[in-house]
Amino acid sequence: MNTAIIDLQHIAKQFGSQTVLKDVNLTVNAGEIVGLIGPSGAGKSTVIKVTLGMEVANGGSAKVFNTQLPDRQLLSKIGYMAQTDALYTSLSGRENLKFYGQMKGIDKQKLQDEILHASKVVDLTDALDRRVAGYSGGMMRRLSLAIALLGEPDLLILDEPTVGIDPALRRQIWAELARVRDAGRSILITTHVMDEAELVDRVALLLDGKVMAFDKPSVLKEQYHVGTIEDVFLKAEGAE
Ligand SMILES: Nc1ncnc2c1ncn2[C@@H]1O[C@H](COP(=O)(O)OP(=O)(O)OP(=O)(O)O)[C@@H](O)[C@H]1O
Repeated sequence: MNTAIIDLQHIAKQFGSQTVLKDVNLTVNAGEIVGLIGPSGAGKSTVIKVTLGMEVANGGSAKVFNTQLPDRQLLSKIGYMAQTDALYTSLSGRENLKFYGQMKGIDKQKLQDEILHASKVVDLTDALDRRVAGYSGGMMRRLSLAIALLGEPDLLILDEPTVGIDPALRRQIWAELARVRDAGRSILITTHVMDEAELVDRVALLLDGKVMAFDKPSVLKEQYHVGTIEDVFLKAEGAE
């Protein structure tokens, strides 16, 4: 039996008079990478915020680690990377990593090892002692991702983690995500890069406030009689 680490059932969310999510069903199992794709404004970040308990749904049930949301204690078990970076720009990259690592309660020696590992994954080792104020946008994204990886959380929630990141490094980051998955941990990731949607275990297509399709990339391509997830996306969007 699969263990649902994230379990969203019939989630509805309105902002004032605007209905963003109508009926969202989404699960992420242990040892699985789930990709969430959809047009800009479809509500992907809103799904993520509901999953983190940062937004409260107007209807339906949202559970993470079998606990009904919102639940503040759950946040410490989740590595979250938001679309906007929450970094201390007057500090160095290393100081940011130290600060967030300590907040996560990682012990000193382990934290040093983890900082080395995470900064290697995102290729920031040489820039670690520079002030973040002098980083490029892509470097800031990479630092945010390194922070999310700290503490080996059982669940990673990544909102567009590879925006502004070069293809070679993107590949390296995906190799790390695959390692995390193979260690039995779970990942929910949003992306605009359709090539990346080919790399996940299951992909959920968010359209018109609902998850319109949710399956392995290979199964979706077969269902829609197309060769790429990008074409699945275009066909589903066109049919709406
Ligand atoms: N706190 C909020 N208050 C009011 N409206 C909001 C709020 N958060 C999101 N929205 C609206 O909800 C809709 C969905 O936004 P969301 O950021 O979830 O979409 P998205 O799919 O992540 O978009 P993108 O791909 O462009 O990042 C948008 O119309 C947005 O303006």
